[in-house]
Amino acid sequence: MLTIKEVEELLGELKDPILNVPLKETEGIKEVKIKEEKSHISVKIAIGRMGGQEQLDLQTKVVNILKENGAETVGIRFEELDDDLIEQHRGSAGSETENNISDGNTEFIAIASGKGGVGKSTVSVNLAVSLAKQGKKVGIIDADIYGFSVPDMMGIVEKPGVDGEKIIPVERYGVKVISMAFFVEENTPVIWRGPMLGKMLTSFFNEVEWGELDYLLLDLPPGTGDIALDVHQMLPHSKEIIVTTPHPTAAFVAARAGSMALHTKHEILGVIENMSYFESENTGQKEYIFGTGGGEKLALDLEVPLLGQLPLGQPEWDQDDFAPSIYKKGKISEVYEEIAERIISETNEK
Ligand SMILES: Nc1ncnc2c1ncn2[C@@H]1O[C@H](COP(=O)(O)OP(=O)(O)OP(=O)(O)O)[C@@H](O)[C@H]1O
Repeated sequence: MLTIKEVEELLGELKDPILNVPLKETEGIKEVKIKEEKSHISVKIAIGRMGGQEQLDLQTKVVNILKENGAETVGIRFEELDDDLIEQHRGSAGSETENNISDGNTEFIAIASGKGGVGKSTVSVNLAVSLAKQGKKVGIIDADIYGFSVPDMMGIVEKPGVDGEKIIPVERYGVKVISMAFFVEENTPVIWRGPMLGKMLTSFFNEVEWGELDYLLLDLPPGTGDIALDVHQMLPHSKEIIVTTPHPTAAFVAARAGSMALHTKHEILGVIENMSYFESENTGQKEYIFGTGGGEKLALDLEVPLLGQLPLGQPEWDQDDFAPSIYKKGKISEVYEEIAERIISETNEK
């Protein structure tokens, strides 16, 4: 029969399914009890997050290992690791992911919103293009797994290439793009859940040949529901930008996205207010169609800067270079460039 130390050693090699770090490093094996006469071993294991297929898979592995080594019956209890341990090891799992992306200097920036339709995807793609215009190496992951729109917004019609085991992202306006849209047939709805979602995101990080990147932007699912929370938790350590419209109620809802970012230990870089006003081309007069003050209030509440206010307006694109949501000239593209400059200086300072 195994000793307590042997059980700890055997199980210590298994990886925490959320943090991807061996249990011996996360101090995840909390307790081992052995009843010699009944060949029974019971263990208490702490992992990054409870529930889901990942926990069931780990449970099966633990039972199999212990039974292969002489236990007749096995008891397992799970609990969640302490926040500070999760934080500590999320960092190391994150750097493992980053290594697959570049030399480890990539800044991850997730773009979130409290609800749909506020322009989160529009802001993500335009910020990516503006950062690339400033000479940065930029990638974007359309992590809005169920409502992907990035390729369409950027006018991408081709699919990514494949090189051996690696996926080559599509490049447009100097930005490397990967999206769920590339992997589903003809805009069909995606009904993948929990574990599949995780596998998809992980492969977006690990199986894509990103090369060297300064910034990897992630267009998150809107809102603060389960899917958004799942994606937040699966992300490597990233900074976050919250997009809102100027109406105080929209900002109130967006504050929840801010709380979610903080809850998942993502530092908030700032707030972007979209659809802030309409400016008449004829008179130059500004009309605050959706109210005022939302972005400012949200930034104050979250104690972060208001990175910029984007007016209403459609991009002017030409038929030869179709990209329905990319602002290439005019007032809005200027605001995007200012925000990109600001992001570069904020992220360089830290
Ligand atoms: N500043 C703007 N002026 C005019 N239209 C805008 C502006 N920003 C975004 N839009 C339009 O608003 C609609 C919603 O934008 P977008 O899809 O980017 O929002 P979203 O927050 O990502 O939504 P969801 O997450 O629900 O997909 C789009 O039709 C987009 O073209």
